[in-house]
Amino acid sequence: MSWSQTQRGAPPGLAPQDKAASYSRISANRFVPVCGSLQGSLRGGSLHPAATSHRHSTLISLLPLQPPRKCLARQRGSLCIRMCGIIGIYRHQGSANAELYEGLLMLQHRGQDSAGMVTTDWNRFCEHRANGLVREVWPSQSRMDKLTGSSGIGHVRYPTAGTPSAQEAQPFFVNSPLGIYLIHNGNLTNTEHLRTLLNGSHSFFNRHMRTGSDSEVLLNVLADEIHRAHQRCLTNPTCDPRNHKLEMVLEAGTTAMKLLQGAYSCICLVKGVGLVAFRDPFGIRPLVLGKRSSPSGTEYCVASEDCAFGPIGFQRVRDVRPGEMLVISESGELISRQCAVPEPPAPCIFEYIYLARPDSVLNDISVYNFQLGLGDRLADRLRQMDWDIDCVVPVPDGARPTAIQISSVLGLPYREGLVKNRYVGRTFIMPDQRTRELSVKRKLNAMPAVFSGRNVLLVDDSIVRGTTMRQIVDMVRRAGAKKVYLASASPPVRFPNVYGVDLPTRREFVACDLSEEQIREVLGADGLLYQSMSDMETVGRALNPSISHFEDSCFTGRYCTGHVDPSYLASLEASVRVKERRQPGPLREPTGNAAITA
Ligand SMILES: O=P(O)(O)OC[C@H]1O[C@H](OP(=O)(O)OP(=O)(O)O)[C@H](O)[C@@H]1O
Ligand SMILES: NC(=O)CC[C@H](N)C(=O)O
Ligand SMILES: [Mg+2]
Repeated sequence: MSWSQTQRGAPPGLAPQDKAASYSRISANRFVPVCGSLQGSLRGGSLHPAATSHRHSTLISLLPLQPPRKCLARQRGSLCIRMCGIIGIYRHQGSANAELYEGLLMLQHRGQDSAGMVTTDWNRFCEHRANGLVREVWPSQSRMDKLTGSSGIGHVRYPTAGTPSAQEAQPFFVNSPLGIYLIHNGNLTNTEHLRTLLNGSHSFFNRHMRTGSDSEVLLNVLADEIHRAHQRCLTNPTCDPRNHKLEMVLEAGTTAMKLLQGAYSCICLVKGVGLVAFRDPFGIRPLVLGKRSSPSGTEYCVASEDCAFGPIGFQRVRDVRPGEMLVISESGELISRQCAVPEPPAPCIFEYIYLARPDSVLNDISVYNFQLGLGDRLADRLRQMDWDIDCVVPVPDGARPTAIQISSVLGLPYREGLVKNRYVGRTFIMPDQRTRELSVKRKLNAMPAVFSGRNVLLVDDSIVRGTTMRQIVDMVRRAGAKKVYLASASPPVRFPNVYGVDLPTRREFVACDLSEEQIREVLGADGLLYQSMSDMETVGRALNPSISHFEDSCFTGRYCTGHVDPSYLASLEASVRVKERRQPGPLREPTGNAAITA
């Protein structure tokens, strides 16, 4: 495996005082950065009394959040939001639609921007995809009833490439050389190179792509490679292309994996072949196989996380192996082909810290046990600090298992001091800073009953931009805490993730170029303890000794797939600047914005 180090110097980070910048509303459409934490209440357009008296108090917009129209699904999130979730179901008979719907609900935490589904009886394919949550994309039984067929695939999206437009909601489709629908979790790092190949002499067809999505490029690479396998078959007198479709797809898996760079866990429906699932040679994003018995034979489910299996009656079999392609033929036979020599596996460590549900088992590691292990390691380090702690308080929801373990190992009371509004979703991936800050205030409320007069240890799973922690420290102090200590279950996030988690630019990270002491100061805490890299890796390796490396680039800047083109990193940086320049529009309920309706 080759490891590359990004340029540590560029792009330049912000000065400490800029990192503490929040936004003050000075007129309806104009915001200026100011130093200090945000204060104020969202209730009825009036300030919280405490806000005006606090030393850092700053007037903020008291109007409802005004997110960019395109990102509404992300703003309103009533559930967790993170990246993309995929699921495929093969049944011998009956309808797949209701089970796909249930499965997508279980994966909703991975993506909230759009959802899509295709079902088939292997003759006719029925499709629907639109912006919104799963329950908004299929608000009625009648819309679901149009998705007929016993097998199908479903996707929930959080974009990492292209735009959040409904046109880029998945599945994507090509009809040549075989009808293929594809869903993808991950992110390609050589999309532009592949696009050039597909538009140039490398491709038979000069394939035309309609969107900026890397997933559409991935699908076209696969289709192009199937076409090549078809051409090879035509020159072989013993090969009949009509009986050779399965082999062509497996061959295409092998050749496509040589071209694709980055992270990809994919599921496809291929006409004349069956349900196809494959995973990149490093196994960066998860993909799990499940099965169940039926009177007609074994039925299969493939999904991003096995938490999707329980409600629809599948049992976990195993992870799809890095570099493996699985085909469940139209008649229900399971075929496996190792398409790429697997690299040393490098599953994304952020799945265990933040992305996946704790009830999932990924790469034979229970996410919950991983988080308990992070708590064990932090507790060991906390013993060495001279902090006088009265109680341990998690930042809900992600940090609970870690905080519970710290409390139990150190024998300190565990208290739920931050009450979460369940109707506000995940904040760190929201598209602009003002929205994230207001969202934290809407989402969490500090209880004086827990904090008043106490020295508290606040535990969070990660500190990314510092938006959450900075505001929590502030609200906890206003709730009467004497000393506020912080523990992060993961090390400082310092580098962009290019494999499907939206951590796009260095300059946004609070830890970008600050020492831990400077970060503590920016966050306004009395003490700050980060998990160490070696402790975190130890936790993972103890739970699955066959994994010697995790994909941990956001902490180390080492990209497991090799050198990442600086121009690609620069393009990520530029895309974030564009996002931030967009003027917010009014907050409205989404309309669904369907792209294609069955
Ligand atoms: O430093 P920041 O940029 O604020 O990001 C870090 C925070 O974001 C995530 O929470 P989030 O609110 O997204 O989801 P959760 O409710 O599942 O913890 C994470 O759990 C941290 O709390
Ligand atoms: N988060 C993801 O896995 C995103 C998949 C794909 N890169 C997209 O942007 O649609
Ligand atoms: Mg959180």
